[in-house]
Amino acid sequence: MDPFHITSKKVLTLVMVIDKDNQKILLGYKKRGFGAHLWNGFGGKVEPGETVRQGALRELQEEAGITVDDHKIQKAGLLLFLFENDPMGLECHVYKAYEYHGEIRECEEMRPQWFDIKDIPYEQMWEDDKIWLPELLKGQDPFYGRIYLKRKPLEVEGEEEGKVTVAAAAPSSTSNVSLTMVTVPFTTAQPKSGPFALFDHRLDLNLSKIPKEIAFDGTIASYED
Ligand SMILES: Nc1ncnc2c1[nH]c(=O)n2[C@H]1C[C@H](O)[C@@H](COP(=O)(O)OP(=O)(O)OP(=O)(O)O)O1
Repeated sequence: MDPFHITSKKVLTLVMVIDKDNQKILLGYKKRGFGAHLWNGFGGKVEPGETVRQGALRELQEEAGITVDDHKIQKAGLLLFLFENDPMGLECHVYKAYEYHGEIRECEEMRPQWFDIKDIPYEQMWEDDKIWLPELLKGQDPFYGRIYLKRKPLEVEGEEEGKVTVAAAAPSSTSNVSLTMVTVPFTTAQPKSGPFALFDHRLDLNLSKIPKEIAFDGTIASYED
């Protein structure tokens, strides 16, 4: 059985706000929940009754305090995140925006900050970001990526003589990761750099149409009109 086979998926959004004139990108430091302690674009789950685009605009407003005109937010691509031995995939719709309204502000979930495009903190981001984000920034969209992730079993949280206190990740990748604190011998410790490691990927660039939906077998099921 393929350990990356999925039978269901959740729909997510991710918005990258780019200041072309100053060659900067707005990222948010995730303070809690799934992907905590990583920098990322702004986004989240699409709620019942809203379109994916509406969900993207709402999450951007909630997490960074800013709005983008509907016709100024552009779909850049689609990413399918697949987790080993987890039948639920994450279908992530990636958008880019070059203009916005309002004042950027922090919220209880995200702390926004501008970064020079040449200094993007990839070492503190989801490992797959360094695969597709440079292509988005180079204008190689629309893209479709399949990202295969493996769980890192342990995260180092603290240290005491010969032992470390670690957080063991909960068994499902689809809910917010809950962490159980346990103390284990030092030798079993693993670096604290996020609960998942990149295992493999496939990225298709410069597609002639924008992918809209992914089938469970990983093929593009439909394209945007
Ligand atoms: N692997 C990877 N690379 C880059 N970006 C992401 C991933 N996995 C992800 O989930 N993401 C992105 C997609 C979304 O923008 C967020 C996750 O959304 P989440 O915070 O779980 O959704 P919310 O609806 O905001 O969550 P709660 O409000 O329920 O906490 O990360």
